[in-house]
Amino acid sequence: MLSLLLVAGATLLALYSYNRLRYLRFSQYAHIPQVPSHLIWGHLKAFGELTRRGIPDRHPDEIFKEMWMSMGRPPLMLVDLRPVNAPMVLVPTHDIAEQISKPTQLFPLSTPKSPTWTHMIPIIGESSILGKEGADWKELRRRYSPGFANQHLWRLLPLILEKMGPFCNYLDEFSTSGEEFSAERLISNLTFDIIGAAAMEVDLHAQHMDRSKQSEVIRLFGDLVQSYSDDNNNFPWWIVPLTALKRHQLARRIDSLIKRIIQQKYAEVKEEAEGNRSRSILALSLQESESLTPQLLSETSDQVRSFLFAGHDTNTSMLQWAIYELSRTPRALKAVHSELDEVLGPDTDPRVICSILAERGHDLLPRMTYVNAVIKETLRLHPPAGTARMTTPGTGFTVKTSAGEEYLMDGLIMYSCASIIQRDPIVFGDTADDWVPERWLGEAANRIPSSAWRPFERGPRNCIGLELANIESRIIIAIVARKYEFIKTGLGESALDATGLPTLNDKGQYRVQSELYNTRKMTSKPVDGTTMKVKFAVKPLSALST
Ligand code: HEM
Repeated sequence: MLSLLLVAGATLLALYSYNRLRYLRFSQYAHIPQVPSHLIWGHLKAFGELTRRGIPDRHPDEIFKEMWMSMGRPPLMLVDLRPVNAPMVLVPTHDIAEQISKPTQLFPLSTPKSPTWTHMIPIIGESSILGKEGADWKELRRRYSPGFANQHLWRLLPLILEKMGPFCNYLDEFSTSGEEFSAERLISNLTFDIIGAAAMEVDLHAQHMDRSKQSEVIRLFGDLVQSYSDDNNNFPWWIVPLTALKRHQLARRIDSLIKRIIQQKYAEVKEEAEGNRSRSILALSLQESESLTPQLLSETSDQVRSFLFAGHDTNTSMLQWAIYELSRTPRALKAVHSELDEVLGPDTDPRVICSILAERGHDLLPRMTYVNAVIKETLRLHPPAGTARMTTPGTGFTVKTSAGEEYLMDGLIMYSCASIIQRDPIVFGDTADDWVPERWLGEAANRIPSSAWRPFERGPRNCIGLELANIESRIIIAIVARKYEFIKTGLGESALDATGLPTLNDKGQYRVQSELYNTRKMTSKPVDGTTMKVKFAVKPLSALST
């Protein structure tokens, strides 16, 4: 037993040293000459700070922000995360984030991704579009872009609307029973069903509350993603070997199920030939392929798994926050109601709205400007994801601050931190930390530099699913906002006055007993799964006098 422990200890030590050396081999970094010492959190101090301030409960972004503010808000901050990760530079301003994401002479397809994405390989596969570079990435983007283009997405509208039925049934049940529920679970199941339909035109039965009735893909995917929540810090495999093994096994099973679906869809596409009726993003990408080679099958499975993950996870988080912010901001809820009355008519029955949208969605959804502002503002204040880039030592990649200082970034993870960038008081003024959808309406919106809003990131590597996310979010808000009244419970719950009613603060939002905040479960998400109660809205707010 003792010798076994010794061998295990020696192996871990060797791996630790190897990893440490691997990062130290970023020669320019060894003494960090490119970043002045007053901008650096040395690794012991950085780990101490992250632990002291609340990892794993709180999202690292919040902690990085506090560390960055305690340094006096410098244009860059270096956090040394060796040996668990390479040293990381936090990018807190939109002008530097833009230098990283835009095409340059050195990198015409924008600065390469940092290898940090590889911890997601079990979920999205090695050849995922999220991690590919150069010509390989360009080819994948060319192949899949038509499926995500607006004119194709309108064809998917009926598939999306079909999934709203079970979602509203659950809300009806919870409204009747008064039971508390997790908005994350409900919305995540819905968005999973939607992306399953849009990506592959299959029913994943994600919305069954009884797990045994969900498809196997959903159950395995759920277990796989859960393994990342249990191990919040995304440690390297050599620190969590058993978790890594479990992920590997789950990934293989999901891959083989997805491959089976692709083979079936490929056969269908080829049978339909001329009068093609398949609408999914997958079907569209397969049309041009002469044969489904093992390589194409494997690559396609990786892309489909990437779409399943990226297509449901981030949108779920956004919708949780949007529903919560609306529930505590009567002014905004009233504006949403008025707009929906005007655009969709007075009937709030989800079935009626679905049939109106199925017929005229492409005309009506773009007219929902206030709902769009709600989505934009929610993504500004609570961005679910960001981007991390890295150039190898010797590349000579530099960024310039607004004061004209130039820093060499080679060998460092450049983390574009949307949750800091999008709350910059220089851009968003005194209300930078407040949820104010009106800032995105009319003239006021034109004064915001476009690079200061980047929840989908910018440049060639921006989110391919941006339009799909927008359509989906508008539909969901349009269907639930007038029919139901959501009430947060637990964290973020309203503080009630002596008469039992919520009271407004000076920002026009209900005062709360405690703040709701994000944690990290792969991406940013409300820490409590957004526990809520719901009831049928008694009378549309828009019908009430002010
Ligand atoms: C509110 C919803 C969403 C947000 C905030 C979001 C955000 C992002 C961000 C920040 C990136 C850049 C990641 C990086 O640089 O590493 C990205 C890329 C990507 N997203 Fe989204 N996303 C959303 C919805 C979707 C949807 C619905 C899909 C549909 C499949 C999707 C698929 C992708 C893919 C495939 C990429 C990689 C694109 C490439 O590298 O060419 N996303 N997304």
